[in-house]
Amino acid sequence: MKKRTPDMNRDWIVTARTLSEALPYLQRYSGAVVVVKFGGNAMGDADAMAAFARDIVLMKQVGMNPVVVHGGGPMINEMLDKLGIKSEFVRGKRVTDQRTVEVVEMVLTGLVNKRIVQAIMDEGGRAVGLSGKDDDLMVAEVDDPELGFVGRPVEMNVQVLRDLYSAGIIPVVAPVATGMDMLETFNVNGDTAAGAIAGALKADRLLLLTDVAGVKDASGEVITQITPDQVHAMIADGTIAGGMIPKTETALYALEKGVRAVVILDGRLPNACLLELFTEHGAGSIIREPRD
Ligand SMILES: Nc1ncnc2c1ncn2[C@@H]1O[C@H](COP(=O)(O)OP(=O)(O)O)[C@@H](O)[C@H]1O
Ligand SMILES: CC(=O)N[C@@H](CCC(=O)OP(=O)(O)O)C(=O)O
Repeated sequence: MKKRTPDMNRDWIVTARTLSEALPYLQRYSGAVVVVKFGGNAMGDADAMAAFARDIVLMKQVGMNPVVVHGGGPMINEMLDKLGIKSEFVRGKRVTDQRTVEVVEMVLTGLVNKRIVQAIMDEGGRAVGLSGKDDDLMVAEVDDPELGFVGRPVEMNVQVLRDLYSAGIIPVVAPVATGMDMLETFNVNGDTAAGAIAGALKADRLLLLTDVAGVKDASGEVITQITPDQVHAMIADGTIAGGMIPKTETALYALEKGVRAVVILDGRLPNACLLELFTEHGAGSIIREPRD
């Protein structure tokens, strides 16, 4: 029930203006395919999950086609700890043996994926969870033998995602892939999976939600606009390190595949996706080719 009071409260005037100012963005993104990578560190508590889900449902409601690809590194760590399995990362990717890949698949597809699907449904959206193994969505090869069962996507079959979003359903993808022989299971970094999916869909936007405000320079300041050449230089000189390496490498890959722009932004910020897509301000770091 709406509250109707004779005196107009200024907050509502601001809300109405914000909606009105969103019109050009709503028009620009109508029908747009937006791949959103939701990192484990960005998931935070139940409130953060609900806020994320609400943004995604709103995007769908206004005519966009969001595709969610998630991570879950901290949740995998917790389960590996409980099972007494040691784990380490090399250049931002988890060294994955046979036991570890089983835990990774269980946590990502069984726990994290279903939590996100539920959160979207709780906000009134329709969501279906799947992994890269479903309908051969993502077929991978060994990325680097030193990392074990870590996959590099080599073949993407994204028709299932088009079928889902065309039917009004939000796909939620866990970054687990099948091998070329259809026997092996590969652990794929969530950012890498999101980039491969965005590239294969030629998405209009790839949003990588993480736990920092964006890509930072050597003095710790967030750079709001970056070109691929700058990213290469920052990886080479070590300014971009750890988990930011697969993230920025993913951005470069997605741009090469025809994604128009990639944004790395703070998923803990309330309404991070809406801020980026529907306001003049934007959020985080946008990576794209320089404009003339
Ligand atoms: N230049 C940089 N700018 C921002 N973050 C960086 C940079 N270099 C390294 N990082 C690290 O990368 C992390 C993000 O990667 P990661 O922890 O894998 O995120 P997620 O779990 O969201 O995928 C940041 O928390 C930060 O510690
Ligand atoms: C190969 C590799 O590193 N896979 C990741 C998959 C999950 C992930 O990417 O989670 P975040 O997005 O939360 O970091 C892992 O095992 O942690």
